[in-house]
Amino acid sequence: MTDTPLKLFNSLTRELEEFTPVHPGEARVYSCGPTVYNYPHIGNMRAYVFADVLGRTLSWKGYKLTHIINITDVGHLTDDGDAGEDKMEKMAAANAQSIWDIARHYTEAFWADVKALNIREPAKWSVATDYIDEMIDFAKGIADQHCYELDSGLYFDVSTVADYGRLARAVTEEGEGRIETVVGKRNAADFAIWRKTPAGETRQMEWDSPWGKGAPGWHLECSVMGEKLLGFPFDIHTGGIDHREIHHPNEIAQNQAFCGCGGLSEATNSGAKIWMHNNFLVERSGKMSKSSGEFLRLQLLVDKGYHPLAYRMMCLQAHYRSELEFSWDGLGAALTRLKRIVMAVENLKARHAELGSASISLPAQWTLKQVQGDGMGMFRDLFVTFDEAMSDDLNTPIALTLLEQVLAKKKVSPEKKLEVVSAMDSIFGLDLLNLTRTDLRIRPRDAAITEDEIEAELLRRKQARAAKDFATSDAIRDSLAAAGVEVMDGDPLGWEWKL
Ligand SMILES: Nc1ncnc2c1ncn2[C@@H]1O[C@H](COP(=O)(O)OP(=O)(O)OP(=O)(O)O)[C@@H](O)[C@H]1O
Ligand SMILES: [Zn+2]
Repeated sequence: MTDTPLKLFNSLTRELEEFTPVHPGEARVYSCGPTVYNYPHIGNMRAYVFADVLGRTLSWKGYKLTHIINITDVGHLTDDGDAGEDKMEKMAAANAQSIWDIARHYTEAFWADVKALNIREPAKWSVATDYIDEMIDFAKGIADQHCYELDSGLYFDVSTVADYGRLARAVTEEGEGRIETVVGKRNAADFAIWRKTPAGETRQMEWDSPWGKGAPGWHLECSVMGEKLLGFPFDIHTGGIDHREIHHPNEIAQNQAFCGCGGLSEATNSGAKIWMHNNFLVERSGKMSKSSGEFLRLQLLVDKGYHPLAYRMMCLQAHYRSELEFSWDGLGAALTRLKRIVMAVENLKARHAELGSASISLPAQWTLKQVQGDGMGMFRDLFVTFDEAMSDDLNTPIALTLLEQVLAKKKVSPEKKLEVVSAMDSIFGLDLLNLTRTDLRIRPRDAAITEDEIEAELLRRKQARAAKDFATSDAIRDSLAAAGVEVMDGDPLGWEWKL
């Protein structure tokens, strides 16, 4: 079994490129983290499911992964194009709360979603406000050659770096279609790397700097944390596709400036070699946003009876570069698919136990080398195809169908199949060896009936049917229906009821 080279789509070149690590055997990845002014919506979480699958694939390929995800607790304005208010300050003012409390609360809410979605912990969650000194140093290093000061702050002059905005393309082709809100900017696309607190005002978050009291710009934060924690150049930088237009071009411009001033090649050094972007999760009405009517948080899905991993399955069913439209039907279909797989795995575990075999110990994260070493018998070719799919810019939709092919194979020992499922799940992260059908049967929050009551009623109905008392059996069915429970006779999954 040969290794297929890992190819990833680089937004910088708009081409698939073979992954060749900067440091042999290692993969260093930085993902733009959430701005913790509100709960994440499930669209935000798509960005971290994607980054997680990327990280798992790099581990699968045998690279020692260092993944950094930051927490933006200062500096992100309501408009990415350098206008508006700081999102954190605005939320704190609206709630008359301290920014630090807001940041703590929403960071914890984000981490809860990360855990529920079985996203692996990064090597570090880097918090922006922990790096203020480093941000000031970085800005000092590039200020003379690349920045100018206005009353409102220190601005980056985008004309001082080669080929500004090449990542965004559309923006440059349209002649930098940015909002020009600050008087005195040299170019429309120039952006503040340090924002001074306006005279006579105080902010909850502000620090002294050579350019006066103020706060760092959002773009500066990611440049600095990437450089400090991973070193330039590192391998891969990820984010949602909106970052391709403003945030990442600005990060790249700062990185070029930093490398130029530091004696590294300014023209070619973008900080990271590969820039990857997940497409949006959209609602029929457009891009999912925190301000839209029904706020689609992961918890809302759970309240309606959908397990968080059904949402992860929904993400995996689409390629990360395609737009994914959210619908409750789509989520329901993903849940059904997950149930089928989980029930098949439960059957395998039961058969394995019946055979009286010893419990099997399986690695939490498999590598391709381990699979190759194991041989995998009749699944060898399937694994070649599986590895090809994941090596082809993380083609999870194809890889999922291969998992189902494994489960459908006849005349294989349950032990072998469990091993194969475990190896493939190292990439899917669906927790398939632990998840049970009971876990997946979440009672919607507004349901008026408990599981025990449902089970008791169903037992009574079974007895009535056995006694050919169809009147009673139908009456029970109707009363369950009135309580919102659909009895599913003959469901191929053996799922007796759903709410
Ligand atoms: N609908 C979406 N689908 C996929 N990824 C998204 C979506 N919306 C935002 N993202 C990504 O989620 C990550 C976290 O974003 P962040 O917390 O900065 O959100 P935001 O921009 O404040 O939220 P909003 O969606 O309300 O604009 C970023 O990588 C961003 O690109
Ligand atoms: Zn960022």
